[in-house]
Amino acid sequence: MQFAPYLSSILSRRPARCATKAALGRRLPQPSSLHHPLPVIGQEQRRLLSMSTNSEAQSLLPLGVYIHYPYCRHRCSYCAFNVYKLPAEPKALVSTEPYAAEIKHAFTGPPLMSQDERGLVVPKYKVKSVYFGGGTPSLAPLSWFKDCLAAIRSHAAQVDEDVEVTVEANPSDVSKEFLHQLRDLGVNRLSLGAQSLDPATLRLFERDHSVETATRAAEWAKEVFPGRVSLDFIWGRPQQSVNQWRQELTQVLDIADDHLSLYQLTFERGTRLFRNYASKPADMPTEDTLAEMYHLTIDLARSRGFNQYEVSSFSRNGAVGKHNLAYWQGYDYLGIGPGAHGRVSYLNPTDLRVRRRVKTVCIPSPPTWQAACLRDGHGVAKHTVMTEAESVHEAIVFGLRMREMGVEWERVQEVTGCERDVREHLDMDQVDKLVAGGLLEVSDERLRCTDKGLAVVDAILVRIL
Ligand SMILES: C[S@@+](CC[C@H](N)C(=O)[O-])C[C@H]1O[C@@H](n2cnc3c(N)ncnc32)[C@H](O)[C@@H]1O
Ligand SMILES: C[S@@+](CC[C@H](N)C(=O)[O-])C[C@H]1O[C@@H](n2cnc3c(N)ncnc32)[C@H](O)[C@@H]1O
Ligand code: SF4
Repeated sequence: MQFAPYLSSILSRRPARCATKAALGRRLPQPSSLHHPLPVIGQEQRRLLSMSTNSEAQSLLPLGVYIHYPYCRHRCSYCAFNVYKLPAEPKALVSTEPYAAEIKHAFTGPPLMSQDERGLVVPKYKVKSVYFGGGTPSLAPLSWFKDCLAAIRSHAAQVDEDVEVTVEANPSDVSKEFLHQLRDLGVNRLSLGAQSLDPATLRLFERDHSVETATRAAEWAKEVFPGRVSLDFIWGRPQQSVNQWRQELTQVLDIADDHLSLYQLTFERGTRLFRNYASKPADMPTEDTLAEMYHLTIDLARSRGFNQYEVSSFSRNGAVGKHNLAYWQGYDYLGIGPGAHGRVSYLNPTDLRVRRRVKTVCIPSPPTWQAACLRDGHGVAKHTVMTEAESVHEAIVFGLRMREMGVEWERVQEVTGCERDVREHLDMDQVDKLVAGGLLEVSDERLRCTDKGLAVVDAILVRIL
């Protein structure tokens, strides 16, 4: 299948995959020079800001909290996440103490700042979402979820009354009793890693569950968290045909609740799948086959009421994942646990409108991270103050993944604290060309990809940043 053939030599046709991992791992190019006359925007926002007092500006910032559980029973053949084989005695290794210490430190500071930024303060936050991800958090003891949530409640300035609390679960850990126990602790959303409904693919992926186990787990999850269950699937595996994916996706849609994450397989270097197939290019789906699968995914999901709100994320009945959405909109999130990353803002106490965005990355090794938390109160290995250009670029990388919302100029201004018009950080000549080519849409409110553009979003970003 061909689309945008006149651009195909310039733009890679591979759709972007498993959301933030790809986006965060990349070094963003520096902004190109400004070629575009700037429309006058942001005046209303500036007027409001100049009227607002410090106490108004101090109102609570929205926040997501990501908590990483680093163990799995077995590493799946495709997975390159920061995970380790489950030790014989898991309970001994996942004590809540280091997690509670790191949560406390993140909320109450002091900020992890170099000499230049001393004097900045940690904002007051309202927690909008908590995400227990991994690894396989469904292997953790119930007390771990309970104590992490208690630590958030006791140290955050406020927890939203509609807070979304998600747990990632592996189908083989799911029982009705476990789901009820999670719900009783305040969990209200479940993300189930089903991955495939084809037995041979589950074997290829080295999953430890069958199709039946995944289907049953999805049924139980829908009973306990109606309308709040997300299922993860991966397409684009070796030797998969478009027809096979059509059949499988039809079954997926039959068992789905209201949220699906449909990821194109990323061949991660260092994984067994990569090693096994690196020398067999003939077994890999071609770019055209992948493009066809991508469009089939959108069309079939749409025919069953699902809206593609992000490259790999589909929802119906308003079941958008708040936590994921907050990353893409550029809001702050804490990264708690081994290898977790976060984005936080530090504020100037004499002018709370001024903020610096900071990247944090925790120590990946669980025992080293744990020892650091117990010693220093946190296991952050690296914290980097982002330049204005970096934070605007990142907000655009994330924002463009959202089909309808796209990059909202004012929101980017708000979350990055950018003092100039954010469009000054983009090559607007390139934007105009891509608009003319039917890949982007631009208005005074936003920049967004068309359907055609979303399929090549990574290549568009290289052109406009
Ligand atoms: C890190 S896993 C955690 C979920 C849970 N451990 C499980 O596997 O059921 C989160 C999701 O990332 C996706 N994922 C991981 N590696 C991937 C890859 N190489 N390509 C595409 N998706 C991937 C899978 O769909 C997986 O469910
Ligand atoms: C792989 S996605 C799966 C989303 C899932 N299908 C859902 O809708 O709930 C898991 C979420 O955890 C976040 N995440 C994964 N690893 C992370 C890490 N090391 N640090 C911070 N956030 C992480 C991702 O950005 C994303 O928001
Ligand atoms: S169970 Fe999930 S996190 Fe663990 S290796 Fe498999 S895909 Fe990765």
